[in-house]
Amino acid sequence: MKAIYLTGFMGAGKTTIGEELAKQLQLPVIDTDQQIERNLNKSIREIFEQHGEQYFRNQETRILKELPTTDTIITTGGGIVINSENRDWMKNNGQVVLLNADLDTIYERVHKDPNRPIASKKNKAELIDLYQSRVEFYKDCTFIVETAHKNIDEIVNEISERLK
Ligand SMILES: Nc1ncnc2c1ncn2[C@@H]1O[C@H](COP(=O)(O)OP(=O)(O)OP(=O)(O)O)[C@@H](O)[C@H]1O
Ligand SMILES: O=C(O)C1=C[C@@H](O)[C@@H](O)[C@H](O)C1
Ligand SMILES: [Mg+2]
Repeated sequence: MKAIYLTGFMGAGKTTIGEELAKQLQLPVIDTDQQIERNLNKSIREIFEQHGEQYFRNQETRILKELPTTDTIITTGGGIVINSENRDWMKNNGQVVLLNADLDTIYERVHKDPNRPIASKKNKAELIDLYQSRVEFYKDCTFIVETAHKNIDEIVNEISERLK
């Protein structure tokens, strides 16, 4: 089976859902943010503070291309879709599942988390602007699953039913 890439805005639930989907499908799961943190032995917040966003984005693309492209679930960072090279890689190597949630839900899930440097510096209006600037890129996917007001099991079941 080709890789399953979970994409979506910060807080859509990619990491959380990916872990449960991996259990249900009995596949390994790799999270690009966690992989970058492990490689550099630094938190996302430290990477942004010490090296800046562009350095993080370069790492993100490098990691994406190093990861297996079969029989693996890959949960991505919320900004991975900004780069067309990343979008093309995911489309060419797997199924891209967009996790989507309304922005009130997203804001409640992420605004207090210091390890999302992009979200923690923004108020709700700014977060909405960022979402709008990316929304076209997120839509470039195999299918979309809503994650707001649903529990994890419901979401995981829906994804596994829709995977080809
Ligand atoms: N279906 C859900 N219902 C309620 N809370 C959820 C749900 N899915 C995720 N959460 C919570 O929302 C927060 C964000 O989830 P998660 O870290 O999985 O998002 P993410 O999409 O991986 O974000 P990022 O792009 O920043 O990595 C976590 O606190 C998680 O427990
Ligand atoms: O949406 C984003 O730009 C980000 C999302 C997170 O997953 C991390 O990759 C990082 O905090 C940046
Ligand atoms: Mg995540």
